[in-house]
Amino acid sequence: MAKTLTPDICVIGAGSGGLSVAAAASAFGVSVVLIEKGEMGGDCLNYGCIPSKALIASGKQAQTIRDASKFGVTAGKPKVNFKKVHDHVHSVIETIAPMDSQERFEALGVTVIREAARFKDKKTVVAGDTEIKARRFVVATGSSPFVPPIPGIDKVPHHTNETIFTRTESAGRLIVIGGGPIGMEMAQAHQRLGCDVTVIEGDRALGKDDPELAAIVLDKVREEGVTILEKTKVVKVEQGKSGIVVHVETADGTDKIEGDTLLVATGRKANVAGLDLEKAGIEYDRSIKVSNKLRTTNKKVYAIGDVAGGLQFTHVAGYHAGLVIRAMLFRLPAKNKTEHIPWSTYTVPELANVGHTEASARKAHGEKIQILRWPFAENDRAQADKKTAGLIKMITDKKGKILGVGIAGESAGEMMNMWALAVSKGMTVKDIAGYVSPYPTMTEIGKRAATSYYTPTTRKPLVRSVVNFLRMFG
Ligand SMILES: Cc1cc2nc3c(=O)[nH]c(=O)nc-3n(C[C@H](O)[C@H](O)[C@H](O)COP(=O)(O)OP(=O)(O)OC[C@H]3O[C@@H](n4cnc5c(N)ncnc54)[C@H](O)[C@@H]3O)c2cc1C
Ligand SMILES: NC(=O)c1ccc[n+]([C@@H]2O[C@H](COP(=O)([O-])OP(=O)(O)OC[C@H]3O[C@@H](n4cnc5c(N)ncnc54)[C@H](O)[C@@H]3O)[C@@H](O)[C@H]2O)c1
Repeated sequence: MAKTLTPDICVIGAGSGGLSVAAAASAFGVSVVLIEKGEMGGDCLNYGCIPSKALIASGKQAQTIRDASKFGVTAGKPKVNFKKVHDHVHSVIETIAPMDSQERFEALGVTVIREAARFKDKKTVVAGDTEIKARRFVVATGSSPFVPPIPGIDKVPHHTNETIFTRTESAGRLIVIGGGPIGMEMAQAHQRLGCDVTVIEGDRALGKDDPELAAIVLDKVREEGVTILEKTKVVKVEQGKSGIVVHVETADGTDKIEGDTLLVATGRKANVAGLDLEKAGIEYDRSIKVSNKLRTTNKKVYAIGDVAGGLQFTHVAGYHAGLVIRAMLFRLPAKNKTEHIPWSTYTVPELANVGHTEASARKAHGEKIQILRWPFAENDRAQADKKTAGLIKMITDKKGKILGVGIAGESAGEMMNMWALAVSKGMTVKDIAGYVSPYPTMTEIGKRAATSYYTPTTRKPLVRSVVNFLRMFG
């Protein structure tokens, strides 16, 4: 006999977006049902951000040992124990997991149901033997790896982000198909951990970022030994006698790449299957169609995070959660914007961006923009730490309003916090030039870029004659 629950809010998916909605709504004393069919914490905790960053951290340790002699310290060749790397990655997940756990959410007053959810009609969701009729529903079901229909792929063992972190042995000769953030982060981390990595990218690696900045990262990753093949089409995959063989096609002809392990990182597909969205009148194509208020075509239902398409990041899912909470609980206007959303890819050096890139600014503002650059090599701290491969690129309008900032370089993701604030608050180069930055820090690089806006002013004859005139007064 099906039981019926009538909470104020029903959230489908206990990942980055769904958990944020459930936690915030319950904090305001609102009744919430949260439905999760897999692991609490979703992709980010279990198969995404957290394990990838933990693996990257292991890679960094190995690279620090390799680079130590440049600093007068000799440490020998790093020895990597993959089982222990695996254990480190999973201990990080386990340490964070209680924050996302069923127990924590139940303690917050949320009713958690561990089943697959589907819509029965426009007002009802079914999960196991429970029917949920809520005032509002939030679909936060995330996305899954998209594996393209490459001939032979179904007959060859391959990893995606859902399985790569289960490995307890070296991937050996690792072939990565796809040179986006997942592909490049994983390629470099594995190379640093002693694997021999080849990335096959159909178009341009790190293609969503400014090419001038992406090139700095790609050069560094190549320098560490990763082979990156761009504009290369995968034609076929097969199991050869001594490994997996990937047949490729480039402008110069065909080639074969042999490896021991294959990772497919060719983008994502929204998790809409099995939700019976049609029964609820919710339209979707590659993702759920949402208005700029994140409302679906069913007014009772919102969609947030990866399943709503657009930028696919944990902080975006969290931002979406805040917007729908405003709308559902306070009926306040909540418009989904993207101009102020930063992102960072955690290769070394990192690659981060907020607001316009040069290309998008030219499209939107034509020639009425200014590009300010400052290289990491001209920063004292970057020299001391030997982290000189990097560049900040700031895009302003003619009056100095900051339209966007891109950084390739050490800790670009951390630095991006300040620029995300600057862009979201509509700051100008004057605001940045006017604050005092502690010396020696790499963040000073941004201040130098902003100050360079005034360089042409220092050369103006009128300004120089005013300075000369004022000198006469002692
Ligand atoms: C390898 C990798 C690295 C990443 N690194 C970063 C990073 O460094 N920084 C960053 O910001 N982002 C990163 N991301 C992206 C980030 O993980 C996602 O953008 C984020 O998890 C999206 O949150 P979400 O709530 O939309 O979906 P998810 O976190 O995936 O949660 C969706 C949940 O819904 C559940 N679900 C699905 N269907 C149903 C159903 N029918 N019934 C019940 N439950 C259901 C799923 O099981 C899942 O738990 C990374 C992603 C990957 C794959
Ligand atoms: N640091 C971070 O914030 C971070 C890290 C990893 C992932 N993510 C999120 O996860 C999303 C998914 O990452 P992703 O790297 O899988 O996707 P992506 O779409 O960003 O990149 C996929 C790449 O694969 C290439 N590709 C597609 N089909 C191919 C084929 N048949 N052969 C060769 N190349 C092919 C594409 O040209 C593209 O460059 C990202 O867009 C991002 O939002 C974020």
